[in-house]
Amino acid sequence: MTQPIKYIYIFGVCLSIALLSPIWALIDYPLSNRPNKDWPLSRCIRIRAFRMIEPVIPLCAFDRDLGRIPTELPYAHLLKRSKFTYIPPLAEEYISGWLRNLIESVETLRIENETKVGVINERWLQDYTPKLETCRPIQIPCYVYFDERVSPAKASTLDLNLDLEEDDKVMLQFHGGGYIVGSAHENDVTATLCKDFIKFGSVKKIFSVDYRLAWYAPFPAALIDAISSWSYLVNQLEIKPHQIVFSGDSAGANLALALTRYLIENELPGPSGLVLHSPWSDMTFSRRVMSTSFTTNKYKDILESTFSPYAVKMLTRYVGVEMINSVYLSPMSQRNGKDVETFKQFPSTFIIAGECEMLLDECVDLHESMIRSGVGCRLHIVGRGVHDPAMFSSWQEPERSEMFYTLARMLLKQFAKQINLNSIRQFATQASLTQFNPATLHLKSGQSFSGRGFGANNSSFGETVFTTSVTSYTESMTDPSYKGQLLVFTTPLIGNYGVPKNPSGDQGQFTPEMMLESSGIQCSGVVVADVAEKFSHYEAVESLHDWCKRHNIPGITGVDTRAITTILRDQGTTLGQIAVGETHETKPVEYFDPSPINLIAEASTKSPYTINENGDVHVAIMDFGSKANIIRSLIKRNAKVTVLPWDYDFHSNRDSFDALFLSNGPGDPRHASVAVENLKKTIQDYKKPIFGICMGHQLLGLAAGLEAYRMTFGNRGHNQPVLALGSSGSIKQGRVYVTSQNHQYALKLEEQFPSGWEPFFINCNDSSVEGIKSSEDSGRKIWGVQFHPEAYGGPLDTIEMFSDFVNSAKRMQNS
Ligand SMILES: NC(=O)CC[C@H](N)C(=O)O
Repeated sequence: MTQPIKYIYIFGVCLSIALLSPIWALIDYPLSNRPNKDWPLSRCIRIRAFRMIEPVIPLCAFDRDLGRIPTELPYAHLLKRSKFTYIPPLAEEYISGWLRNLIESVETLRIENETKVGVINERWLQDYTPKLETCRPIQIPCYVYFDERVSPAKASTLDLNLDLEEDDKVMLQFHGGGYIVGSAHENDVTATLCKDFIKFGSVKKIFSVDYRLAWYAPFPAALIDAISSWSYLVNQLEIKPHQIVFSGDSAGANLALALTRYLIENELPGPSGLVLHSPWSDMTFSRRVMSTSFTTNKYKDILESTFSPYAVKMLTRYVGVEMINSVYLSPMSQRNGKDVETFKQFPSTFIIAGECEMLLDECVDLHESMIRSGVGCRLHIVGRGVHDPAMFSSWQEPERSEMFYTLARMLLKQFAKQINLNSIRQFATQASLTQFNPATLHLKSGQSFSGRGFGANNSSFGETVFTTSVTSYTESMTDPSYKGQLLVFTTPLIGNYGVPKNPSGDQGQFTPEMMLESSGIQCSGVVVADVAEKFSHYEAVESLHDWCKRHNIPGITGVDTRAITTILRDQGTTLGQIAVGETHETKPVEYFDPSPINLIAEASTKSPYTINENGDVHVAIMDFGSKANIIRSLIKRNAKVTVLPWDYDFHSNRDSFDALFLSNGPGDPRHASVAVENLKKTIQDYKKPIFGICMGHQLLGLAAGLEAYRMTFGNRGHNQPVLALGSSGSIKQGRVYVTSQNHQYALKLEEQFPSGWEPFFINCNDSSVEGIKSSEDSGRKIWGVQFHPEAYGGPLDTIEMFSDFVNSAKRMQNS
């Protein structure tokens, strides 16, 4: 097609859209005529117009002259949100044997074809005689997107001034466009993804690269450019691989998958995550049959059905059918069968797909295949969304922003723990329950429940208690307050996300690397309706079964936890035994009772130790069996924390500290009379802040002159509502906060509180005391709460109480 005809053609299409729009508006006006009844009329028209304009896009694309020298910035005057740089050609050492052979054979074919009229000239691209058809490594343009608020980009410079800190993350993005259209330049429609996502703040910079499109050079040119980009980030900019996430939309996602595969196959350090927006993963179109999303979403999607086949033809014009079928271009081709290891060793992956797109089934299958390969993979379907929902803008709201938000949150979470997935997978295992022995849960009240044992193959006694928490079995089981208890989960299934690595310091002490609530399992046993045989989570290193076995803790599965809970609610917490082995059906004659034991002394640290030496204020923690997240919550607010044994004489040493914290802990608070006596002296005249949680709150109450009692079945779960009876710091009187709890004892609600004290919170379900505080006129700053503001697991409604405490200590320090 010659130039004038091309422009007449483009003009004709635009004119038709203008003329057709009112007609489309009439057709789509009745809801019943719209491709999707949820769509507003404007969206219907937009999508019709886009489908019509799609074949024209290749004719309008930027003419990207890849031969420019680095000092000339293409379209630099248009750049407002990004900086421009060149990525140097890939070093030979990174080109593996098969890739080198492929490049060679493509080169030979290209030269042979040069004189003939190739496929490239078949359609409207005739006048785009490729200037650079080679697949060999070349220099390519790259645009670096910044968050404007942080660093206004100055396009006129090549100095990137990355300003990256150790923990900052970057994204390497490959734009969409079927390998035949699109550009990384910020004025291109595909660049909306970079411009909008960077605002969510989970990555510091996005590098979007102008890999060679198929009309410049066919496959594997794009893959070579992708490897060059990776090498540029890792070798030239010295960004650590774990700081990098690969991302791509549509064909760009195909490229991101191919690049990741290449790095894995060649044992090169890959990224810490993959983000795939509507990934194109099957160039054989093996799902293009009746009753798949290809047909059901045909008129809802923006993809026009001749676009992709044409793109495949262009991309593979020299490499042939074999390459189209390969796992590099078509990992999800149904012709390749269902290989369980297609994505072995791939990093955590986040897939985004539009509900109304033709590639929906392909994306769903990709997600499934990744899970089968053991990849931590998540699929997010954008409601009412079309293909590549991230690419288009406002008319896809609010679903599009929700998707970006979820994605940013997920990336932040993943980045929080920099883990080497490969090293973790090496010792990841799966529980195999078939070998498990019969086991029985006996209750002292006479009832028995038979099921199968898992974990340690030995029997265990304890107080049988139930928790209503739905998630966080790992955190609950490592909470020292569960010492001496058989923990019944009312949620039907646990174990499904395995158990993470959990490093701890000497003698199991807290270290900032600790993932769970203490160094090991604290409860005496677990009771569950159904323990998961397989687990899947990017941080998991072992199954619940293996973990319990390693810690010598038995579990029982396959019992009716609803019935057990009903019994415990009726008659109260009851002594029990998980019995395994030959005599598991024989009821014990005597039940071991942990309640007379001072479990606090067992759970507490044996000697003082300090964390975060350079913190702003020095907080002493009386350790009655502290959850790790209490210490984390204080360190996060930059407190220096000294953990002290439960019977430490704080009163005599109080001047060394800026504040006193009283931790949670197991068992009956009345065993800790030494601590109560010490506290009585301190609360007399101590003007600095004191904060107690759960056991800490109970001991404060006892020291203040209140009484403690044993509840029928206690409160254990992550959904306990408490009403604030007074205001203090972040807590506002009259508000209800949902809290995490784990306790059997409580303070008695007195008509008259001892002088200088007042109730702070009350439980909305059972009216038990949930908090006390020193009265305003007492001149002291003392708070105690029965619930766990630090959560883990549980809601963070009251987490700011830690800021109140630390800030108050800072103020006292300065006054
Ligand atoms: N979480 C805790 O600190 C529990 C306190 C005490 N052991 C109780 O059961 O009430």
